[in-house]
Formats: sequence, structure tokens, C-alpha cells
Amino acid sequence: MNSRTLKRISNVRLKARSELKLDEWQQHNYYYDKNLIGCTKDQLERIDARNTTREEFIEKYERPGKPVIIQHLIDDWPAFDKWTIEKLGKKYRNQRFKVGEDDDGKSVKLKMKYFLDYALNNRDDSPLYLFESSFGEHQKKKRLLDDYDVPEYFSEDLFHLVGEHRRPPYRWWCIGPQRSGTGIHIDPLGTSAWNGLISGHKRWCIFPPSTPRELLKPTSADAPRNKDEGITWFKVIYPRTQHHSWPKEYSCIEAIQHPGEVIFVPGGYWHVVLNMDLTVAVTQNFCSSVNFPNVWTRVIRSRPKMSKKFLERLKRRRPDLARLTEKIDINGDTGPRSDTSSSSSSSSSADSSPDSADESDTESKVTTIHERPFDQGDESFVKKQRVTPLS
Ligand SMILES: O=C(O)CCC(=O)C(=O)O
Ligand SMILES: [Fe+2]
Repeated sequence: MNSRTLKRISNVRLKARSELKLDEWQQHNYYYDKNLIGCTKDQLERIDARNTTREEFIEKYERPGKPVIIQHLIDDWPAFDKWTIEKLGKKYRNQRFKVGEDDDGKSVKLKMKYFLDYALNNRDDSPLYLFESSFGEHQKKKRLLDDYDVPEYFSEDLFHLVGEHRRPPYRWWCIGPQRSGTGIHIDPLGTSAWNGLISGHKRWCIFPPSTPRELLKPTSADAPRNKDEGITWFKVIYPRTQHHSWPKEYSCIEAIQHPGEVIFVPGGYWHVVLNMDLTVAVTQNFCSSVNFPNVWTRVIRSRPKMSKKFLERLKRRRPDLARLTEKIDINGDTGPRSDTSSSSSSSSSADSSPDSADESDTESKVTTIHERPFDQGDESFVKKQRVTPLS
């Protein structure tokens, strides 16, 4: 790493993970542990978008809530040509992207030129992860939007109805150095997600919504100061999932996502991700008419102000769904809520939501939701980055 990069990185490391001293970023020597990223276990079903219609996808995967990898869905994205490390380094050289959050929930940002130098040359156990959700509102960074399209399988986007400034964060652009990742979490507000990988490889473990959090979450005793890191999960929890005593009904669904593949993660599923090499990806969370009942109960609970606006707009544009809300028992158990306690991904941004005053303390992830995982509060939209949210 260039000395100027090193200086910037030291500052950022201290802000983004104040619990670690500078000499603790490499204490576990995971850089030398090639087992973690050498895994090839991959059991997730694949479908080919060239012979699967949108209706078939919805009936066979979205409605039953089945994770799947879709091939050839994004073959025509300009991103495959535009998002090489070399071209990104030129086009966005001096733009600052979010790589974490400080203790006050404020975004920690770094210029692209420094981040790429770091991404290619660091030996950190769990490296910083560029996870940016607000690129669409930025004059220069919004050019990223020209390079991809929401695939037609996921084109229904009901949160769009509440307005761009009011909706929770919903899209993240991500560059993940080898060994970076997102800790175990459930995406916020009952939303489902798709993740399109442009380059590199991502190792995923996915668990059914009914899996007890106590089984899946590393504790501080398991991993002092590192419990929310994706790589920690693979070190500490993954081996337990392979033991014969691990309950069959909570079996781990493992996958290696390759460039060009899109993974579909239905709402409510636990998931954890490790970048096996340098990855470039884009991910979006969505509310569709299929997951609407689950999302609605969560929106009511954790975004009351937004829920009013949402209902008002649904009455005009989707009267069928507005009527459905009268039948949904918002106190009923509609499955697991978003994860509430971790963080560890690296993607999100700390966009704070205009409705954040509505959120309970535990849901403060909204400010962090997708910034990296969503862990934090129950329904916040934290999606990535230290756990960031989506909303
Ligand atoms: O790191 C990743 O690619 C996964 C991110 C993720 O699961 C999320 O943003 O909710
Ligand atoms: Fe997620």
C-alpha cells in the first residue's frame, strides 16, 4: 500500500471500528488461512433466465420463498464492461464512497483511489467493505445507475409509491476485498433481496427463517470485538453447522456465487456472506405484492409514519393491496422479523431515514441499514456495513 493510502486507511480504521486498535486488524492472521476462501461447496439450485419467465420465477421461487441462483439474467448489463477495477479507479478516482460508520452512525468515507489500493494490498482479517447506498442521489456517483437495470423478475417495487426521499434505503453498490463480508442477518422490514455479481466470487450460507438466532449468532465470548464480521461467522459458527448434532431442519444452504449470477434471498431468511476474492456487485431490496403482507406488518410496527403515507398511496394505486391491509393481523406472527443485533456486513450506508424518529431504539439501523448489514434493530433497514440496513 502506498504511504498516503496507509495514512488514510489508519484514520478510517479507527473511526469505522473504534473497538479495534490499529495493531489488532491482523491479529488472527486470516490472510494466511486459505481454507476459508478455498471452499467450493455449492448446493443451491440454479435456473436459467433464458428459459424461465417472470411468472414462472414468481410461482416457483418468490411465492414459496425459495432461495435460488439465476443465471443469464443480467448478461446485457453494461456493468460487465464498465465496472472493471481499472475503469472504476479512473472514472471515480476522487469520489468518496462509504466504507463504514463511526460510533455516532455517521458514514465513514474514502476516495476510490485509496480504497482500491487498500482492497488489493491489505492483509486485514476482515477488511473494510465499500458499501454505498446513496450513490443514486449524488451528481457523479449516480452514473453507476446507467450501468445496470433492475431485472424484470424484481421489477415490482411498492416502496417506490412513498417517494424517493421517504422510502428506506434500498440499493447498494459494493466492492468487497477478499475476506470482507457481511455477518449473519435477516434483511430489514421483511423485504426480499437480489444480488447481482459482476466480478469475483461470494460464499453464501443461508438458513430458514425459523432458525433460532442463538444458534446462528456469534457471541462476544466466541469472538471478542469481532462477533459481527462475516469471516468470524465462517470461523466460529460454520463448523458447528457441519456437525452431526446440528438440527436437520436448520440445515445450511451453501452457495458459491460466480460472476454474472444473481442470487435471490427471500424475506426472512438468515444469510451471511464472505468475499472469496475482490468482488464488485449491486444489490437491491424490494417489497412486491408477494411479500407485501410480511412487509406491511413490519412497516406498521417500525415505520408508523411511513406506513400512513404508504397506505394513502396504495389506496390510489393499488386498491387491492390497500384492502388487504385490513385483513392482515399486524399482531399476528408472520414469521421472523429483521435481525436485531448484529452488524457485520459491509454494505450499506448510513442514510438516515426521514422517518427515523418513528423507530424504536432497536431499530436504529435505519441509519445503518444497508450500510452493512442490517442488524441492529429489529426492522431497520440496515443492510450492510458494519451491518447496515436497508431502510
Ligand atoms: O455482502 C454481501 O454481498 C451481502 C450483503 C447483504 O446480505 C445485504 O446487504 O443485506
Ligand atoms: Fe442481506
